[in-house]
Amino acid sequence: MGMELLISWSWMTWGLVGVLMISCVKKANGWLYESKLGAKQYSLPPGDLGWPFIGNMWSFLKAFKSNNPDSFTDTFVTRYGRTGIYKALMFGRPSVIVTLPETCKRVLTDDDAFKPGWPVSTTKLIGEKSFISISFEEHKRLRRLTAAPVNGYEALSLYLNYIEENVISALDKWSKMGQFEFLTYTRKLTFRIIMYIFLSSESEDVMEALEKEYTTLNYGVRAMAINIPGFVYHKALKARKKLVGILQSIVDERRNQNKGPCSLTKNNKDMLDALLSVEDEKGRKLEDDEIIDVLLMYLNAGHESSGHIIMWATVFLQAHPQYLHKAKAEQERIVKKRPATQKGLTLKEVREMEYLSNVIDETLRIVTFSLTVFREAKKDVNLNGYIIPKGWRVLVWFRTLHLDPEIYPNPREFNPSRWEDYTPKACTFLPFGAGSRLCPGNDLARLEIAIFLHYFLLGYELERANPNSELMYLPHTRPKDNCLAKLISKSQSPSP
Ligand code: HEM
Repeated sequence: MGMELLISWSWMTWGLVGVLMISCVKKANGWLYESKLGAKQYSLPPGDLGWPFIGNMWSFLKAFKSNNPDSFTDTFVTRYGRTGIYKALMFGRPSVIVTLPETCKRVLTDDDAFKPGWPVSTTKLIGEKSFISISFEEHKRLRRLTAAPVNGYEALSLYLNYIEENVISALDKWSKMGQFEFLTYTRKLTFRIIMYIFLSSESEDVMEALEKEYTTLNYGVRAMAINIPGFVYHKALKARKKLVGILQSIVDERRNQNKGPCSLTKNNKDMLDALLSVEDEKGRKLEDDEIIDVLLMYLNAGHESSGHIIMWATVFLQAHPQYLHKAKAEQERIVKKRPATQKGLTLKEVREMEYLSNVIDETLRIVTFSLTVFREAKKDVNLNGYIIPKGWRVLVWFRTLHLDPEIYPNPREFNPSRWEDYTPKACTFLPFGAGSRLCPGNDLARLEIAIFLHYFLLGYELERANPNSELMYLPHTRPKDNCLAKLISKSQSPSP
């Protein structure tokens, strides 16, 4: 009996020591990052900085590799309430996650208080001279130069025919291919379009090579930054190196071309020409590494996102016949009232596609291609009564905003009709961000998606091989099988 007591006492002691040690380890990040803030630490948002070194990354990755990624932010809401602002340690730095409209808006629009704050690992992949890491002034200048040619009525009219021709021929080709990875091909299509706008290039070999490297690069963007052979991040860094090499040879070739006699006769100047010729107020031109990082960023941002959204919108429509019929009827109406002499779509018609626009909004909301964007506090900032200390990172968590049941009833249900006669309240719908970093390609993306859906609805059906394929959420939400499917032309008989 005495012996048993002794054993159970020593177990209890060890148990207690264990609990004590765990709670000390759990508090380590608090001591490391919060104690030094003095009295300000008591005004930090609720939350916890997780485990030493990894912080909250383990819970983040665990949730995003499960079938319930939102369990990550749900845990904060359950533990700390619906404050819409939580502290955490993400990607190696003390951070604040914001999830409600007002808090997101403030972070995105207050340039005096916040600047880009992407993890170093992301900057190394996207480029130290890309928009995510250059100075405020340089960003403003390069943004002015590069955003105008991809936005607005005039620019879009310029690309409409090119997009249309490519959509028509892609759909035709895919419908003769049997089973194929639909997502892989929508990404190829949008890549071709962005390549045309930026580089006027259509060389299949160059495009194939670039596209392949971008796929590898993007897997590294949200992965743990472990630069050891075999790890995703290491492969992504290698892919960046190859991308830079290919883009450098394109820049070299263009510089040579522009020196030659052909430059005088060339009238279709693309974005590369604009970047090569731009000068700042002191007459300084951009260096090759600056041009390459801007190109690398645009070519990436300009195809991954629209490729994914085209795939999802098609999949959602095909899975919901009631919305598909409504969207199709609208397209038929548009074609019917067209003058007989008109060939193909006009920008005016695209602007009349009200229901299709709802379909696109609903897809952008449910999928939320950009799960989060990163900022850094330039000074101590007071947000809703909480302090965000200078140097802390802020993550604007769009995904939670777009799936908030208080803003969107039944948020996981695909229902484009929810947008009928509905104007979203300020900052409740931010698929393209907001403020000075609002996506410059938003009009172009919408145009590409609308043109694709127009031709799909009028002539095709998608038959998925695995309609219940599991989803992957990182780096972006997609079916694990890349949406293996057959595209059936309605003028052909369906496959057996
Ligand atoms: C459905 C398609 C798209 C989605 C959902 C999307 C989403 C976004 C979001 C949320 C941002 C804001 C990033 C931030 O606040 O830090 C952004 C920025 C950006 N997007 Fe898009 N985008 C799309 C298409 C495009 C296209 C087609 C282009 C190319 C023309 C493009 C080029 C860019 C660039 C260059 C930035 C950085 C802007 C800056 O920092 O000033 N995007 N995009």
